[in-house]
Amino acid sequence: MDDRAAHPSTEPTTAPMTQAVTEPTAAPTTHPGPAAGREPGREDPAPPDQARPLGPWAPLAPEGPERDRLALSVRGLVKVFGQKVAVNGIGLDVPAGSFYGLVGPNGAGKTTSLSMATGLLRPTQGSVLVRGVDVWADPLRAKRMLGVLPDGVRLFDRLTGEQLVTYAGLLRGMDKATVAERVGDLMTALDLTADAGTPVVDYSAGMTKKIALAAAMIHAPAVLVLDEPFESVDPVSAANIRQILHSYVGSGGTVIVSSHVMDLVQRMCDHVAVIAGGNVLAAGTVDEVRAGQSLEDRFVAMVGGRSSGEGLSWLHI
Ligand SMILES: Nc1ncnc2c1ncn2[C@@H]1O[C@H](COP(=O)(O)OP(=O)(O)OP(=O)(O)O)[C@@H](O)[C@H]1O
Repeated sequence: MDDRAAHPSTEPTTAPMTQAVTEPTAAPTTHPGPAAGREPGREDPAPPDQARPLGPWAPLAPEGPERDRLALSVRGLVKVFGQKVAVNGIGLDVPAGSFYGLVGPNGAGKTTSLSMATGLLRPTQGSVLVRGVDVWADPLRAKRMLGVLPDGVRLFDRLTGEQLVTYAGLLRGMDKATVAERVGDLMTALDLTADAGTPVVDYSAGMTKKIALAAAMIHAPAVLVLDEPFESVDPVSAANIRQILHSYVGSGGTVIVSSHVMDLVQRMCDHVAVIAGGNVLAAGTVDEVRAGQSLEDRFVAMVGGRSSGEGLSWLHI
């Protein structure tokens, strides 16, 4: 958990957001936005019709089966840090049972959006429903359905890996026998059995990521929200995690995952949203968003910002 997550109450919640609210699709005032840094002559970045993002004020799906089909529904989500508009009124619907990727350049607002969507960071404005339950009006019910791997995980790292995951299960109100069984299964699946008794503070970055993932999954939540789960994780472990996540989705679970690795998102996810400058530029199935190109090419066309490296001649040896 990062600072923002740990101290949501310290964040300003009353910052003026007139512009973001009334002009939600405009680039935020203090952010370069998606139009900045585009390469001259590159193609029209407009997403195809099917991949056009939801407007922030699109109506929520009506209560009932339509809403039940959504794992996550976000409307008009805004976050302002001082003068900085980090998230500019986004709207997203994540179908239940989907493997949903969230991609965007550094500073796009992915972590901020995911933190607000999971009840870790109080939004300046907007609403979030997890399986129809309002995260900010009924956080306990909503959080029961969520498993979260936050960015920059801060864990009780004096505990051993085994103790940490056990603690996560007991905290969720699970009985000891079930927790013990699941902890064993998770340690095996994530190749952490040999280090089960090692304090987490002595884990490598990848091992820390995996133990945090185990803690997020122990209660078999309906929706898993994972911020950069593959960062620092070795290829074999990453393949194992992908397999675990795929079979979880196959059984009806929903995974929402942020990543910078376009190729991975294209192969792994069935839906994707592209975020830049705090706005959703495109959202839909992966095929809709990539529109016949590779996701990476489509992403670069939409987001821009490629640099030629000119000006670094001093680096040429
Ligand atoms: N606590 C904070 N105070 C001020 N600005 C913040 C804070 N947290 C995030 N920001 C700003 O909000 C914007 C969005 O940040 P965020 O971490 O959500 O981006 P991201 O898409 O997750 O980026 P990355 O891919 O680099 O992890 C950035 O410009 C960042 O500097």
